[in-house]
This record gives sequence, structure tokens and C-alpha cells, in this order.
Amino acid sequence: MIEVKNVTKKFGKKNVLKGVSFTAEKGEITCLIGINGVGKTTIMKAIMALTPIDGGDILIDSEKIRKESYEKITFIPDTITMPPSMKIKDAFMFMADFYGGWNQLRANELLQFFRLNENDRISELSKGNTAKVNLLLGLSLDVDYILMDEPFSGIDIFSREQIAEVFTSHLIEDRGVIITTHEINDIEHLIDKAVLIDNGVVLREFNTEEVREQEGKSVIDVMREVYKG
Ligand SMILES: Nc1ncnc2c1ncn2[C@@H]1O[C@H](COP(=O)(O)OP(=O)(O)OP(=O)(O)O)[C@@H](O)[C@H]1O
Repeated sequence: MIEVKNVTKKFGKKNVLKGVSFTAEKGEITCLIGINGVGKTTIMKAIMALTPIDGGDILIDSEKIRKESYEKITFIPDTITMPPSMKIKDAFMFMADFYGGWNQLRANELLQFFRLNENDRISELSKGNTAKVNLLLGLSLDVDYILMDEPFSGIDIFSREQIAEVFTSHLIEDRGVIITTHEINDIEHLIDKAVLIDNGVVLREFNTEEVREQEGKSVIDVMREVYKG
């Protein structure tokens, strides 16, 4: 489990995180929801210790993040980090060299799933296919937790559907996934837990199935209540 406890973060004078707390379980998809600029990426980077926090604690399987933790958690940013001149297959070699947990079998399976060609050059891919390669590179690491920043942002409906399909497939296995989004619409059915964020705090954290069963409400219904009062 990932535990984010009362985390605070300032950039200059701006309080970006004002005591954020939530948990994300293994085997579940947790979605951080909030409009642009509320601090979703900052939370992801704080979990990865890519940005220092001012207060609070972040635990991964009950431990503070340390060097060894990077073998069990990975962060997929919203833009691809591979050099654009690389072909997809070069990116695979790069990942295999760099990460002990690289799983080439899963990479091949994802390549087929997304109907991508390993000889294609990253700079020549469409936006949707670039997003798929980015996701593929992260999902092909044998880690317990995967953090993904806006995996559905700015891509066409068919690519979004295909990416959504991966989330419900065996390729995710029993890993814990945290994704961020500012548009919940077509991913609502995928997520197990929603964490609604605004103005540096968590307004509500809930299990989507429970709320559906017990209150008959969708994530969007709850968002309307919480954000519009
Ligand atoms: N390195 C930085 N230096 C200064 N301010 C920053 C830095 N990183 C983020 N911020 C500010 O912190 C706030 C939260 O940014 P963050 O990227 O976490 O939001 P977000 O919810 O992920 O937004 P988006 O959906 O646009 O990605 C913004 O006001 C942003 O300008």
C-alpha cells in the first residue's frame, strides 16, 4: 500500500499541497482527480521522491522511499522521456540496460496489443501512439506500483479506449496503479478508488464500487456534489 499522510509542499510562497492524505492499494486503480494546477503531478513526484516535501510522510509498503524502492515503483510522466530519434526497439534495449525489472515478454505482448511496430521511430509516432509507447515502457517493468500522469490526455477516443482496455487486462496483473486525470468521463468504470483534490487538499476519497452500491452514485455524481457544493 502507498500511504500519503498529511503532505505539505510550497513552491516559493505558494502552498501547493496543504496536508494531502490518501492511500492507494495494490491490485487497485486509484485515480487522483482535479482541475489543472491543483497539485496532482506534484503528489506523484513527491511519492517518487523526485520533489522534496515540506511536511508529512509518504510510505510504500510501510517504508519511507529509499534507493531500493525504485525496484518496486515506477512513474510514467505525461510526456515520453526517450530520445525522439530512437526506434521503439532501441527504447526497449535502453530500458533493459537501465532497469533490472524490464520484462521483454510483457513488452512484446503490449506491442501486439497496441498494434505498434518496433521499427517505428519515436519522433514519427502519432500523439496517441506516443502515449501508448510511453505506457508500454512503464508497464513492462516488473514493479508493484505504477504511477501514471494523465495517460488519457490529448489523445483520440480510439487510443483512449485501447489504453483503457489495458487497465482491465491481465497486463496490469495485481499491481497498484495511481493515475491522474482532469477528465473522468471515459475512465470512470476502470477505477477502484477516486481521490478528489482541490486547492491543495483532498476533498473526498472513496471506493467507487461502494458508492455505486450504497448510494447509487457515479464518480461524476460525487464530483458534482463535492466541487459544486
Ligand atoms: N517546480 C515548480 N516550481 C514552481 N511552481 C511549481 C513547480 N511545479 C509545480 N508548480 C506549481 O504547483 C501547482 C501545482 O502543479 P501540478 O503540476 O502539480 O498540478 P496538476 O494538478 O498536476 O496540474 P496539471 O493537470 O496541469 O498537470 C501549479 O500552480 C504549478 O504552477
